[in-house]
Amino acid sequence: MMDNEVDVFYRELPKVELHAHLNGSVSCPTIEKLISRKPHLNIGHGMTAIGKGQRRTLDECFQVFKVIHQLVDTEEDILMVATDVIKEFAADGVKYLELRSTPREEKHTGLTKKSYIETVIKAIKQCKSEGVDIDVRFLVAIDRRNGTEVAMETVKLAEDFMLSSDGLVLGLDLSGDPTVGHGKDLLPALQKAKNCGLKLSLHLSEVPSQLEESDLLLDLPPDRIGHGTFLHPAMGGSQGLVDKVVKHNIPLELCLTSNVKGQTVARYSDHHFKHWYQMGHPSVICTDDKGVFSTDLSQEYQLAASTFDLSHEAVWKLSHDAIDCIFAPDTVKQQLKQKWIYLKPQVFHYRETDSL
Ligand SMILES: CC(C)=CCNc1ncnc2c1ncn2[C@@H]1O[C@H](COP(=O)(O)O)[C@@H](O)[C@H]1O
Ligand SMILES: [Zn+2]
Repeated sequence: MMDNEVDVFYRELPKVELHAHLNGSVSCPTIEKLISRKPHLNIGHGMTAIGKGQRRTLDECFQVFKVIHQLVDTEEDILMVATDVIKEFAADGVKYLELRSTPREEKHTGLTKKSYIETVIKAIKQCKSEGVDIDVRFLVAIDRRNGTEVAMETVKLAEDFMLSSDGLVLGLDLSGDPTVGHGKDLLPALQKAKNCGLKLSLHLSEVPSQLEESDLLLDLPPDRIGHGTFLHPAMGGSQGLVDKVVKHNIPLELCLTSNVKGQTVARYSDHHFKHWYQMGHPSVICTDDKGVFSTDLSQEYQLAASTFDLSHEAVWKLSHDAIDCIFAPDTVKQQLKQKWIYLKPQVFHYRETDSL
């Protein structure tokens, strides 16, 4: 996607993607295939992606997911979408990917939440057997709008898969429209998940009105934070919230284009990346929804670099340090670090003569 706009350095940079919603990551070519499978839905491409320079309200963004969900509602669709998304991340230089998705039940196609997760796992295994150069793991998502009971049910499902998927299912994501529902209703489910060894990545303070909820959920504490846009005092948050994040050393997953296109951040230069990065706090650049926001991870790294004036060495360190924030075990971290060491001369185009 948009190859000619991104410098080769960012394409070749090995990358770790930790915040990618499956159905938000569907590319134009895949959407075309889905539309041709379901012409009766009368869905046009303009309804599934937000182009360059365009902005939408948060509400409008969540409408986009509804349209995509209409297009992706059978096992066959999910398998195709997941396989395409994984291969696209791999083609963009992503070496380790944690995909997240909300299991949906589709009564008329016979799809259950269990078979939804099984299908994503099948796609992951299929890509692996084809030799696609990427390590993919899965986080089961809880949509906050669905409340306590569904959250509990999802935790149980995630736990079963964590025990039976050979390390592919690592944890849970809490996402969905941040203006709907309250975290306090989900706390028991999240606590239970944590107790049984599931890792937690929670969307926190994506909108300004969630300070009390964030304060509550930070006490769990989560293993990673999605966005955390309004936690920092400079963004309208508080020092108390920052102190909790720092005390527990909770990495932030930061998605520049998503926040600007969704209008929770006015300009790239206002993005909270700058506050956390300056503090030396673990900050991981991610895409959120590469399809919906018409971006990819290389582009997001380049955007961070150009906005905040980061050198190639600083960008390298940013992508390298993301390895420490993955949910897979230490052995995987070590393998990835070896890969980064091996690839560095290629990415920086060192030659034998450079050292003479
Ligand atoms: C509106 C906007 C700016 C979006 C970016 N920020 C987001 N915040 C919260 N939940 C999200 C976001 N992007 C995607 N999701 C979640 O991911 C789902 C789509 O992927 P999936 O069906 O779970 O595979 C959405 O329905 C929503 O529940
Ligand atoms: Zn997200």
